[in-house]
Amino acid sequence: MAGALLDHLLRPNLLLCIDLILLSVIFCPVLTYSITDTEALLKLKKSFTGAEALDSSWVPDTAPCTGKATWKGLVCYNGIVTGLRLGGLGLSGKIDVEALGEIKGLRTISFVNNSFSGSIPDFQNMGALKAVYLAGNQFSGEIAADYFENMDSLKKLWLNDNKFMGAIPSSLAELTHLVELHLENNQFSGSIPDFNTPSLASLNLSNNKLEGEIPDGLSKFNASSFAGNAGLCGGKLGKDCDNQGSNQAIGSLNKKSGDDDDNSKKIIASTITIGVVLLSLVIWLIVRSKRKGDEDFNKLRKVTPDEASLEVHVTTSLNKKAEVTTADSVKKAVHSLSRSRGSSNGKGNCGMGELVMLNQEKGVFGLPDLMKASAEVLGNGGLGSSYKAVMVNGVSVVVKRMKDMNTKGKQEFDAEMRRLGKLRHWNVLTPLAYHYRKDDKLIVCEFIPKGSLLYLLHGDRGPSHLELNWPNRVKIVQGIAKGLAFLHAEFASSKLPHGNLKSSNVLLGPDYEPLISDFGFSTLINSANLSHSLFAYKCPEAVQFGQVSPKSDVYCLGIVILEILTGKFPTQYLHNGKGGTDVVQWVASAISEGSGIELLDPEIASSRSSLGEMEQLLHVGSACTESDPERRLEMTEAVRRIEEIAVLVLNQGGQKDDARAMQLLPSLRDGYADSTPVPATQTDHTVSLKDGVGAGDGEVDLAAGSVISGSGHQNGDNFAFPIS
Ligand SMILES: Nc1ncnc2c1ncn2[C@@H]1O[C@H](COP(=O)(O)OP(=O)(O)OP(=O)(O)O)[C@@H](O)[C@H]1O
Repeated sequence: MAGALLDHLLRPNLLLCIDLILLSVIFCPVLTYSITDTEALLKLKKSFTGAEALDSSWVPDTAPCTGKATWKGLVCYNGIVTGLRLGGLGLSGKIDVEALGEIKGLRTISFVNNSFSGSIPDFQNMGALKAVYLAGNQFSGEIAADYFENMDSLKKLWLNDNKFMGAIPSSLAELTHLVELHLENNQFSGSIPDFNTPSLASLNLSNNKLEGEIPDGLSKFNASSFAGNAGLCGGKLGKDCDNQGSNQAIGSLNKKSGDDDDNSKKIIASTITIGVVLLSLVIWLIVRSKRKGDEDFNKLRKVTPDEASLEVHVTTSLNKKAEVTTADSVKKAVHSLSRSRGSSNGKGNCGMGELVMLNQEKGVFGLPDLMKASAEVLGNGGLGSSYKAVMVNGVSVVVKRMKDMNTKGKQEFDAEMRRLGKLRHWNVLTPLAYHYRKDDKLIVCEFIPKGSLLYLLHGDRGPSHLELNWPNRVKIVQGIAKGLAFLHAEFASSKLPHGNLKSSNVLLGPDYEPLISDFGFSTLINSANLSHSLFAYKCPEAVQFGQVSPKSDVYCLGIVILEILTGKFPTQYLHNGKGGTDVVQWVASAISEGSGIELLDPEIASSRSSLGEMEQLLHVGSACTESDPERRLEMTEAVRRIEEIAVLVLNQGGQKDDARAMQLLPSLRDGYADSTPVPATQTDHTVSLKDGVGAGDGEVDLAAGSVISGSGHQNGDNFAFPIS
């Protein structure tokens, strides 16, 4: 009886319990997970500084993964947060790893291109992570040897472009599922651990301080994966480790004793310094004695960028026409040159020693006019040095002293220059004049006040940079492509119709209509210097097999497109490969991951409605930089796809300018070779907000590509040159 009563009393409770259990089984996963993820994400957001971009969608009491209302930067699968893509949002502060750990479905995290700093976050207990992207931040310090011990699932690790130092963690070499590893542009040192990861397909360890032999497990990777580590040998580097005696000795000393290593490094540093000083002295003596032979012209030679820049007055206002003094040595040299040739009538005499006018649209002038001009150094590129000269009549020109241009006699040179001088296209900067002498050639072009795309993208971020909005960037890409396609049509039989397309050779008219310059020189430059002087020789087929073709120009176009879209300085512009961003690999990888949008320059990515077109253009840039020229886009196809995007952007951006549309339509209808004669210039010399752009002096040698940061000058204004 008591048992039955008890049974009676308990049964409803039991049923209630069962009901509760069932209810919790049915509902709890939904409630618990979504609430937990919501809370965890909000907690995470709280740890960031500058997370305003998330405010509108990361809203408390809403579920993070709900179709169109999914929170910004989340990747969801079946209502579960599986990925965080918080790249390029200007975030800094802390990453609350505890909060991250509460998001149980999380497999991929990306914080690329933000401003996080400090040591690597403690992700090591998040064993389920498959991909970690921290590239392009300010993370620093060493990573513990056992950091990756519990991260067995890790397939992709991108830590590049940070400030990590110390040894590459040995536990990394034990990750059996690793497919992509990017550690480039850090300060990792010591030897590379013995990798035992057959799955590894993409590796970049370049530009660190690694030394010793490349382990067998990594010997399949090309030299570029290890470039910029002076102490490495073996593998495909072509540097025999047996000849690395001293380096290896230093390497082993390194391991044995930190103090000894420091001393060795100091000794080497001192030896190198003394060597460099002695070498400079010898070079200086040789150059000096060589110069004695020709007092007339060689005064021009004396004007090294450094020397001349000392003569330039520094002004601080960007909006005022900068004040320049005459670079006396330029003047004197031109003067003595014209006098010695006895042809100084100043009106375009075509005789030896004079300027030969190719194109009279900016008027006719001669060496005496240049002699009277005030001058300043603009920069020193792979082809030579450039000077800006403002003539008395107010016309500003750029005089380029070409180096290594001795392949042709005067007549052939003249024929080539006249071919270039005949070109007329909105997007092509036709040379105005040239001067020929056996060992020296000058090429004169119109000066374009707004300066180069290189400066606008990566320079002082002044008012013109702000105008680099999405429609203007599309306009620039479109103009470059049209100008390039025009050259391809005009010089259809040439191997390299342009040959040197890069952002410093894209000048911008007042309305951001681009003008491409420094083209058609491939047959004029000494063959031994081609690969050093022309950017087209940076394409993979030239680097590997010394082969170039019009497709090499397409590769250069692709680099410029990716540079414009990401706002990053391409590592390809640098000769030593140090610094910058390998935009080609970076973008290709992101596209394969479906995360290309994350790489967009945040300054344009905020135009949310245009993300689709931006992504399309990113694909075009990537297809142009395809390493196999056979699979790379044809010039015609590249232009067609760019034009399609440009039309969409024009319609979207409300720039329904009829004239502009007319400019687009014929090329869409008639194919890319738009050779309609147009005025050679769109530049008004009387409006000079921003004269001259230079990257020549200071540490920056962008064309020569040897240094990645430093200072240059802009019409006498010193500017810092941050490589973004
Ligand atoms: N016509 C021009 N108007 C305004 N700025 C110019 C002009 N030509 C060159 N510049 C700027 O002067 C600087 C030096 O140019 P220069 O052509 O000598 O070197 P580069 O473009 O860096 O390399 P390369 O020698 O390979 O062309 C660059 O910043 C360039 O953009």
